[in-house]
This record gives sequence, structure tokens and C-alpha cells, in this order.
Amino acid sequence: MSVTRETVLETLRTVENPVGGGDIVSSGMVRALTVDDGNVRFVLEIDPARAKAMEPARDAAEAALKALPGVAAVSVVMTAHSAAPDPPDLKGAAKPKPQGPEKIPGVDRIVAIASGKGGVGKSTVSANLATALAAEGRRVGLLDADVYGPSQPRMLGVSGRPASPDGKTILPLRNHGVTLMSLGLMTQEDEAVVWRGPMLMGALQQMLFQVQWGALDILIVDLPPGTGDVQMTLSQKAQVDGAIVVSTPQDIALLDARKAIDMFNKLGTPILGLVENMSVHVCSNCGHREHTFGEGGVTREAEKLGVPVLAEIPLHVEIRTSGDGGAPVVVSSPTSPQASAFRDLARTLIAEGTA
Ligand SMILES: Nc1ncnc2c1ncn2[C@@H]1O[C@H](COP(=O)(O)OP(=O)(O)OP(=O)(O)O)[C@@H](O)[C@H]1O
Repeated sequence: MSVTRETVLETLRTVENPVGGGDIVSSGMVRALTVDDGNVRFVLEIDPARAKAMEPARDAAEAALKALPGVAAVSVVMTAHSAAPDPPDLKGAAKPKPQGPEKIPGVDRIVAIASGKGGVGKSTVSANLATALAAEGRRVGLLDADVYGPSQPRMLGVSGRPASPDGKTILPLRNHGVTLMSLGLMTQEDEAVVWRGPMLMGALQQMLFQVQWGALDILIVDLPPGTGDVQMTLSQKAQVDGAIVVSTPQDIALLDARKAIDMFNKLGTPILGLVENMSVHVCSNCGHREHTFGEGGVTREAEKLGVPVLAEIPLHVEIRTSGDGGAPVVVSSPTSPQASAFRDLARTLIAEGTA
């Protein structure tokens, strides 16, 4: 039996907050917790000045969770909840300027893909949207900023470390017509990714401004799930033209999606709309369609929030297998109905002038 979210929270409540007293859950530091089949992931949101003092708490949380029956793996990411210091620059790189959001030279627009919780298919939507836009002739970049488990290299079938011939700029990789850069390409394969706040913010900034994106019509940013630091840093550093929030029809996912929408409203980032993923299950044998998680929930919620539903993506095994195999369904099976859902999304965004 895998561990439950309640047990995880209960265990985390036994870990003291060494900098403010109380425990780490009641002090509100535990964010974006996902418990999925024994895999526990969360963010510890900390004051960067206290990072060192927080390390024992992080280690204690990790150890306590690992000792629980039904826990397969634990991943804790510490992020800063206030502005991060300058990044550890590549040698000779220009110091980032302290002013507000900037445009990335050569990049026409930036669209962020977000979700309130993990596992709703944000990376799948990002990869398929990127390849679908490329198929429509758009010049597309994809920045994988998912700190928990960067998945775009696998989804787009890209491996190897990006080169930096001049030590100042990073050359991105390219496949299926998409220019890709990912935090996952900066780390060794299978290396546990434990980003510290300042390091993470530095890496994100480098990826935005030191990668040679070339001339792009659109840069899609695949954000980590939840409403944390990466989202804020992105909006503070770069001019984000719009955000798409991915949600599944389950109520809980919707509640989380609402939080993501609130966050973008606060950051002043326009919400382009919601994408409902896994909206209807399509049987791969007989094509029978079933609304496993109920029907109409996302549409109703979107109406209440005053944002459009941009696409309804079916739950189909080929969407998963193709993503795992390094060629998103838009590339591997471009004329299938499951690819059409993504291609229609791409065409909608182009028609609206947002992609
Ligand atoms: N429409 C779909 N049909 C079938 N499988 C899907 C669909 N969307 C996503 N999946 C599968 O669900 C799993 C989670 O998707 P994905 O990694 O895209 O989610 P995510 O929201 O980016 O997760 P996280 O941010 O937590 O990494 C993957 O195995 C993916 O292949």
C-alpha cells in the first residue's frame, strides 16, 4: 500500500521549524506537496538568508518520510520566498540588470503553462502544444522549468548536455521543430535534483537570458506545479505575455487550478485560458468515450472565473506512450483524434494572435 497524503502531512508535522518555531507544516513552509504512488515531493519555502539553518529540517523531513512504509522516493526542493540573489554566472557573463521584467532578445512572446498540482499533464500539454505550433510553421522554443522532475528531454526525445562554446551562452537542443532547454539537461541523468533557492533562481535566469534561443515566435515555459517561487521569478524577470492553466476535471484539481489563476492575477499575467486534460477517456480498442471524472466541471469553473476553456484533451493511452517514447502524439500520430485536440489548440492560439 502506498502512503497517503494525510500520513505524509502528519509526519511532516513532527519536524520542527528551526528558524521560527512550531513545525514546518503549520509555519506554512511545506508547499506543492504531491504524493503519488509512494513518490513524495514538496517544496520547502524558506527565507534565503536562513537556508543553512533550514538544512537540518529538510534532512529530518526527508529521513522521517523515507522511514514510512509505502514511501518509495522523497524529493524536497528548498526555494526562496523572496527575491533571489544574482545567479552564479557563467564566466564572463553580463550581470543581470536589476530592473523589472525584460524581453528576451529575439523572442516575440512568452507563454507559461501552469497547473495547480502535479501530474495533471502540464508537461504533456506543453510538449504537444510546442510540436503542434511547430507543425503550423511557428518558430517555437520550449523552456522546461519544472524543478521537480524535468520531463521535456524525455518527451521530446532529446539527450546530452547542452554546449557552451564561449562559456557565456548556452546552445539549446532541438528536435521535432522545437528548440529546447531544460533544467534536466543541466544535471546528470538519474542525479537527484535538489535545487537550493538561489541556485534555482540563477539557473532559471540563465535559461531565459543566456540560452541562444534564436528568433522565436513563441517561447513556451513549462512551469513546476503549484504556485511557488519559479512562477514569481519568471514574471519578475521576463515579460510573460500569458498563462495557460492545465487542469483535470476532478474537483480537487480545480481548486488547485483556481489558486494558480489567482497567482497569475496577482502577478498581472493575463490568463489565456484553461486546458482540460484527461477530460474524456477514449478506449484504445473500441473508441468508446467515457467521462471518468464527470462532465462539464472545468467549463462551469471557467465560466465562474471568466476565463475560456481553450481545449479538452482526451485521456488516451497513446498520449502517454508517445510522450514516454520521445515523440509526442502530435508527431507520432499527427492525424489521430488525440493529436487533433492539441493541433486545434495550437490553431486557436495562432488565430487569437497569442502564439
Ligand atoms: N491526456 C492524457 N492521456 C493519457 N495519459 C496522459 C495524458 N496527459 C498526461 N498523461 C500522462 O500522465 C502522466 C503525468 O503527465 P505529465 O508528466 O505531463 O504531468 P505534469 O502535470 O507535467 O506532472 P508534474 O508537473 O508533476 O511532473 C504522464 O505519464 C503522462 O504521459
